[in-house]
Order: sequence, then C-alpha cells, then structure tokens
Amino acid sequence: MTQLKPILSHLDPIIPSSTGKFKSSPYAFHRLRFHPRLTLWSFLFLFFLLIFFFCSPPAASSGGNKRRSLTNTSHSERARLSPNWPAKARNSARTQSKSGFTVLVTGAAGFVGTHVAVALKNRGDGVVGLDNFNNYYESGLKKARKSLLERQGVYIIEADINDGDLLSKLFEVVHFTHVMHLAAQAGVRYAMQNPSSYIHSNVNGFVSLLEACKNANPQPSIVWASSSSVYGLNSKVPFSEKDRTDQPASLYAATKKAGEEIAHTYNHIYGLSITGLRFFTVYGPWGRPDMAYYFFTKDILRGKEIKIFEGADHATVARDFTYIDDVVKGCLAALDTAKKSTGSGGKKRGAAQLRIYNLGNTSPVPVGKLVSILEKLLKVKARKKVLAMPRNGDVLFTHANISLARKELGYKPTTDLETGLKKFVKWYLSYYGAKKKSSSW
Ligand SMILES: O=C(O)[C@H]1O[C@H](OP(=O)(O)OP(=O)(O)OC[C@H]2O[C@@H](n3ccc(=O)[nH]c3=O)[C@H](O)[C@@H]2O)[C@H](O)[C@@H](O)[C@@H]1O
Repeated sequence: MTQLKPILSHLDPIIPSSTGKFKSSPYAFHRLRFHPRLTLWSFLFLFFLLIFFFCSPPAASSGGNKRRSLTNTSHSERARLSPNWPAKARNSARTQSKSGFTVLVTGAAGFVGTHVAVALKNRGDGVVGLDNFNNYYESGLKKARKSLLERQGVYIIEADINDGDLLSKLFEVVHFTHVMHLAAQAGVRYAMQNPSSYIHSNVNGFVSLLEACKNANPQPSIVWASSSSVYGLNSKVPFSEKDRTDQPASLYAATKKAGEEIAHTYNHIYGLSITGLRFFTVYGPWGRPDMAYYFFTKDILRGKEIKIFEGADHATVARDFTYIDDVVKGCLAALDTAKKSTGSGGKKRGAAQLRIYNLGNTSPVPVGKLVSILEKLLKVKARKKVLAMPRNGDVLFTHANISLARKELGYKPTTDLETGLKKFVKWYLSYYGAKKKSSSW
C-alpha cells in the first residue's frame, strides 16, 4: 500500500467525497477523461496494478488463513508436459526384478507421496509420479521434493488427475500394476476458504482417476488416502473401521467420506480392487507447511504467537499423530496385500477386493504437549494463546484402533511423537537453514 500512496495522492484533488457523487458528476467525469496529467497517472496506476496482479508470488502457507485461492489446474496445463514424457515415464516405470510392481503415485510431490515413491523405488519397484504442483502451500517445497525424487530416478509428470485424456494416454504408455493415489486437496480448516478445490480434487479428480483405472488394460489395483476425519463427531474411542462415518465436521471430511462411497461403486460395477487408508495426522520431515506442528515450529522460531485450541470447559484437544515412516510401511503393506482387479475392457469379470484400514499411532497426544515437545527441541519458549476451538472443521480428538491393519497388513507403528518430532525439527532446521544461506528463503 505504501508504494501506491504517492499515485493516489495525485488523484486526491479530484476524488469526490462519495462514490455516488463521483458517478453522478459529469464535471468529474470530464476532468477524468481529458486532464492529460491525470490520464498519465491513471495509466501508470493501472500499469502497476496489473504488474502487481500478475507478478505477485503465491502466498506462503502458515496456518492456512492468508492463502490466495487455489488456481485449479485446467486441461490447458497439459502444455507443461515435456514432449518426451512418454519415454521418460516408461524409463521411470522400469522395475529391478520381474516380480516388481509398476506403480503410479499421484500427488508424488506431496508429503506422503514423496516418501512412498522413494520407498517403492528403493525396493526395486518401477514408479511414475503425477502431480499438479498447485499453490496450496509453498511451491519451492514441492519443487525440492521433485528434485529429490529425480535423484532417485522417479519421474514426475506435471498434470492434474482431472485430465482424463492424459491419464488414458499414460495408462497406454505404462501398464501399471498398482496405483497409489495420494493426490488430494488436504487440510481441514482451508475447506471453509476454498470449498470448490475439495470437490475438484477429492471428488471429481478421484472419479477421473477411477475412470482411467477401470478402462485400463490390465486394470491396476488401487490404494488411496482417506482420512481419520471421516469419524467426524464420533465420541466412542478408539475409532474403529466398523464405526459410523456419517457425521463429518468439515467439507474435507465429507469429500473423503464421499471418496469411500465412490470407491465402493467402482469396485462393485467394474471389479476394481480398492483399498482406502484412513491416515491419522501424519507428520515428519518434508511435511506439509499447513499443518500445526509445521507452522508452530516456524512461528516459535520467529517469536510469533501460536494459538492452541481447547474444547468447551477447557477440554483438551488431542491428535493421534502418526510418523511418516510408519505410514509409509502401512502404504507398502497395503500395496503388497492388494489382490488384482477383476475387470477388463471396462467390464467386471468377478468380485474384487474392497478394504479400508486405519493407519494411526494408537496414542493421542494433547496439542499442548506437542507444543512443549517443540519448545524443548527448538530450545525456544513459545508465545502461546489458548483459545476456544473455532467452528472451523476441527474435531476435539482422534484415536485409532489399528487392530485390523495390524492383523491384515502387519502394520505396527513404532515412533512416538517426541522421536518423530526430533527428526522433523532436524530436517526443518537443515532445510530452511540451507535455504537461508543460499538467500532464497
Ligand atoms: O488425520 C487426518 O485425517 C487429517 O490430519 C490433519 O488434520 P489435523 O489433525 O487437523 O492436523 P493439524 O491441522 O496439523 O492440527 C493438529 C491439531 O492442532 C490443532 N490446532 C491447529 C491449528 C492451530 O492454530 N491451533 C491448534 O491448536 C488442531 O485443532 C488439531 O487438534 C491433516 O491436515 C489432514 O489433511 C488429515 O486428513
């Protein structure tokens, strides 16, 4: 605003006291049209306004309140594909052994996507990534994850899952045995700011992907990310897969629940093998800057006040924080135990597997405790403000019952919050420390 002041002050003499006057005064209009000095300043003003509009970078995310709205990727973004993408995808999809999987990882430049893609590649599977690189949070972090994947030999196609033409071409180019679908509009509270982005990615995008999978020959098996948020306002703990999931507290949760029903339909009609994984507040290195543990770290280090939510009558707000390495193991186990889809030529040939699992840590931790662990690790006292949880989509607590995942996937989380946060903080300081040194932060 300070840059605009001088320009505005030159216009001041002719700005009438009210907009109504301005509209109705032909004198003012006349002066506005024909005063040469004014015309020059108007042009300059418009010029700077346009420059500001087109050149302003995407807002960095810190808690998700000040972000610009998402630019939904359209089909025209296909132009960003490199011309030799099919060759690169084929190369990236090569397995190290005949029994290896060929996996499409959607949302590969995202937090969980990057970790899963690396783990699959490291064990010899062929992996192709897909990501639309939207500006929900700092794009530099997504680009850094992309570079990390490229160093591991994983190629990421820059495209949106809503691009059905691209997807069907991709399934012709590479015969995927599995799809690990992690592309989504995440974040519980941001749904109040940009509801349509949740429908775009989590509903439309999911259907677009399932359409491509159902038409593919052979059909891949699908493992995808649902969310603990589907348990919504339930009060019975721990949350079991058998519990009701019909009272979501956020639009985000509602779209994940919709995804579970959509999965049922595609399994029922087309014989797609589909496994949904309900993630419980996954955290760790290369994490998501819109999540509390991440922006608390940033704000504590900057001396900025952080808000700690509490329920009615000072009830504790708690989460079953789950460390990324444990979740990755759960994802790989889900892929390993997935049965084949049964359809071909878009038609079902027999009953197919349909599963849903909780991937949590089974030990909820109050948000206040999360903050005190961060204070200890960062050696900085946080400026805390405890306030009533706003009605923003958050729920009071989450707590996973993981006995089904333990029994059928061999899932066994081993990282407690303090150990996991220690690894996160170490990564955070080195990532942003290095960025600061190269003065690009
Ligand atoms: O497990 C899940 O299903 C979900 O986990 C997280 O959602 P959430 O658990 O709300 O994680 P955060 O946004 O990091 O919040 C963690 C806790 O901090 C609290 N919080 C958040 C922000 C804040 O300013 N203050 C505060 O106390 C929240 O109420 C919550 O209890 C992810 O953001 C979702 O994408 C994911 O699907």
